[in-house]
Amino acid sequence: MFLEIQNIKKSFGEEQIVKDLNFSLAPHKTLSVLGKSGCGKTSMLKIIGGLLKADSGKIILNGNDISSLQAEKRSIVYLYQEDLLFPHLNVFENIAFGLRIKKQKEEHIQSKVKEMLELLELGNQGEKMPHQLSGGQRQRVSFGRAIIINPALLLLDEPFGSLDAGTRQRMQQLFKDIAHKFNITSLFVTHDLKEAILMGDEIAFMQNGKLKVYQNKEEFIADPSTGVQNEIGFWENLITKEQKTPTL
Ligand SMILES: Nc1ncnc2c1ncn2[C@@H]1O[C@H](COP(=O)(O)OP(=O)(O)OP(=O)(O)O)[C@@H](O)[C@H]1O
Repeated sequence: MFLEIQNIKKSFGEEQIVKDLNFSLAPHKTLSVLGKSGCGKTSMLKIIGGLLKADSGKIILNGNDISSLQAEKRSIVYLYQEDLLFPHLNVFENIAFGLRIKKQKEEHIQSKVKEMLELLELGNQGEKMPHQLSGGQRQRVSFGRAIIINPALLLLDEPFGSLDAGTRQRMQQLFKDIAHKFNITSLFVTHDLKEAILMGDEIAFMQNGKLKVYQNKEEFIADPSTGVQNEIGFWENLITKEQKTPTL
């Protein structure tokens, strides 16, 4: 498997947040991760990304044990809701940043960044500074900056959490298209059941410090502990009530 998480454990003081994390992910797939607030989703992503040290366990990425590598050597990008852009750089330069660090040729940078701006529907926004952008546009710039360097793994922590419903929907579709085009492998943490089902090739649920990965969406939907059944029940009740209430 492309990503293999083996026996990861993590405690904060007396509290064991991650008990025994074991799962794997095939290349070019997105694994959606759901779970109650405080169950350890962010901690898990930070451990995989190298931003938090596990107490024990192994992380294998593309056949290499990266458990003790520093974050910047892992070829993993961690993106979160309030991801910060460089405030003193315009949109173009924010996206170009990773390529400039790698000292790529100017011609190459120009064409790659322009292509990315078009893909992200930011074709005419390249000159703008981050404070002149909407929330959805900022989030797209963050994606562009992350994806342009071809990371092996993308870790997304509620990336669309602060966006309104319409923008969120457009971002979901855009992310799916880009993930497909760039063969992205990612973990996608969300609180939104619909988003998890929509974004994930596979779905997992974190509970009691462990992650359960479902065989397929049907198995996930059928498990009463995930909350999907409650949600379906809610809508069914509402529809039945509407049908019973005569309209005047
Ligand atoms: N640096 C830290 N020191 C002590 N406790 C921490 C630290 N970071 C996280 N925790 C605790 O670990 C638990 C898991 O936190 P984490 O942020 O991973 O949860 P989460 O599932 O991402 O939650 P949410 O969905 O609300 O973002 C929480 O009880 C939190 O208080």
